[in-house]
Amino acid sequence: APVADTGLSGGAKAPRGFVALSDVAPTILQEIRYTTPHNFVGEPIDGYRQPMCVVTRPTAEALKRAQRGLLRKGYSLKVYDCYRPQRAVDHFVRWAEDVADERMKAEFYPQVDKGRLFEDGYIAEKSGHSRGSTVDLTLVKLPAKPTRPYVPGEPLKPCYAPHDQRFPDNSVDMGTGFDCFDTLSHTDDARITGAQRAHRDLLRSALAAEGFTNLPEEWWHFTHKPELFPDTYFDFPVERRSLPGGHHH
Ligand SMILES: C[C@@H](N)C(=O)N[C@H](C)C(=O)O
Ligand SMILES: [Zn+2]
Repeated sequence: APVADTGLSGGAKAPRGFVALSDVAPTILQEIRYTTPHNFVGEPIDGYRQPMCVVTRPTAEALKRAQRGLLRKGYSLKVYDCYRPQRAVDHFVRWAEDVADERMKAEFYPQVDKGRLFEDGYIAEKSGHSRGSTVDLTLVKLPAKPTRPYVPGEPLKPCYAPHDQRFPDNSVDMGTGFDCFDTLSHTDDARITGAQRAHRDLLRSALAAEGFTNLPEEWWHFTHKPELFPDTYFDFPVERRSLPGGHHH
């Protein structure tokens, strides 16, 4: 049942109810982008101390059920972001205020003014991710191909370029890359047809069957309903020791 709590929780530890996704659904692939410089800011984001997916237990269990059905079809889920501390969102806001910093524009928002990213719905100042039941994810066709790391300073390709010309990702072709802030990422954009449309619809239907709703601006962003913590914006860091029982000696 939802927990009656409001506002920002400044606690350094997660309450009971948060888990490591890998403990519940170990076959779900993880590529946690905000731990790395390969994201729209271009540097690791505050509060991401370990590359791991932390979510509420009902969300993890629902992802596990979706994964079971997808594996039978030859696909795996891959998460890019899960629980997001408020300090990470604050980092996004500070970055947005520095209009001169466009180091990642050529990949992540070539056609959108960075001053419009919040009003256009691509980034939120209070994000559902901080409530622990929202995830950013894609599909990978199995067997998963290896990936290579992004090298800071490497030439950037637009995230809506043809799949084989974008930054290499072992995901299926969704028409754009993750965190591609562009109307082409709108889930129902009419320019998305054929295999790209089939992939978006497969991801959305597999997750909808387990209680997830999609954000219309972003094919990769889903919230599990009902939310365990519908009103609380957490700020504990993403690391194993934040979790209940996660501080082993
Ligand atoms: C920043 C992007 N990955 C995202 O999650 N956007 C939504 C709107 C959010 O910030 O909650
Ligand atoms: Zn998201």
